[in-house]
Amino acid sequence: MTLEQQRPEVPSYTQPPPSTTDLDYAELPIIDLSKAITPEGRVELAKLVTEAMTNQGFFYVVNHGYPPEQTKRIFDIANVPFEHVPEPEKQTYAGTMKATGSYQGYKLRQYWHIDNGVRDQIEHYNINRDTTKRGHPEAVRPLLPEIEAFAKHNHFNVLHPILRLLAIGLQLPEDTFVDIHGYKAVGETYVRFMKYYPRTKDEEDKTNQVWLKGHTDFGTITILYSQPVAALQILTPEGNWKWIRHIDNALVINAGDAMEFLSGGYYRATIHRVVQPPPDQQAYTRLGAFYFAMSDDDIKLAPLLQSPVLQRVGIKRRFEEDETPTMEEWRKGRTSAYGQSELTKKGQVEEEVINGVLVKHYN
Ligand SMILES: O=C(O)CCC(=O)C(=O)O
Ligand SMILES: [Fe+2]
Repeated sequence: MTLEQQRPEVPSYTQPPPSTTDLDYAELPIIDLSKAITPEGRVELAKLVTEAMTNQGFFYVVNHGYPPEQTKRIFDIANVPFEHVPEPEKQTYAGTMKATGSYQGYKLRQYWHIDNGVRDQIEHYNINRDTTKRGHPEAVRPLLPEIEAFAKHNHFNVLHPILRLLAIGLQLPEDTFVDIHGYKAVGETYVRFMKYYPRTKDEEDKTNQVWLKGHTDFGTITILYSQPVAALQILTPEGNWKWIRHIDNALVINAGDAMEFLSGGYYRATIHRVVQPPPDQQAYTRLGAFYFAMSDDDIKLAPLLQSPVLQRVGIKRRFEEDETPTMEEWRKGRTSAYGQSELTKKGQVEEEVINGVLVKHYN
């Protein structure tokens, strides 16, 4: 039987209508990933991706091989862990981020401190690409083959092609990054479904409408399935927050810390945050689907000095040579500390030190 024929029934999730508010949107390039199949296409796209990653640090991908019906189906599936699993069962499958430094299972609401005593109203359900690593709620179990197919699509049809473009941009052999992002290798690359719930006026006031503080992602590449509720903003190199516009069936791509470290600061881990949506969307919950990619756990996050581009433009080192963390050390430090540790306030920025590196949280 094909996957199509065995598809279990899942309640349909209806996306809220797009906002008609006039927002200050970021102008981001759109990469037609179908062009990446030819060497000439890759050279053309590598230029665009390099330009995006050295400037705003975000871009869109279209024609990634997932038709709109399948995107619709993945959002139906993404909604299940939040709306179709009873609360007590959610507790049973809560993750142990602080103890293990690993995102697997639920991050339940109110786990993070945002500001002035207000805690978050965000739920995640995180699933390792090896879906057998952990047990799953009953309603999720029949969906695991499709979730695994989703992970594979992201890994081989989106992540690897993008990693090839980023290697070309550094004049490195095309598979330099692909070789350290094995699907079967030991590492934490995972699928995340995420739901944001509207908050009280008091919570909005006390946090300046910030739902998820400004941060960089800690992995190499983040793949976000575009959805219509406007709330995601990026910090531009000029220091302004700009909104991310929804494009049907597009992906929003950005680099995280690990890519910034490997590329000696050439590819930027752009700061982004999530804020209260505009008035016409404030009554809705906001559902997200992501693939968070990391290099294999044993990779040292040191700049790829052999890159002729880096030799030319110079390298920004974040660590002394002997203190460079591996991917595993970095992700565990960032995961266990996030939203839990005491932060030092410095105006709009709060700081903490993880593995000897200053990590900033932006309001
Ligand atoms: O929900 C979003 O649009 C972004 C979420 C995000 O930045 C994250 O989970 O790291
Ligand atoms: Fe993020």
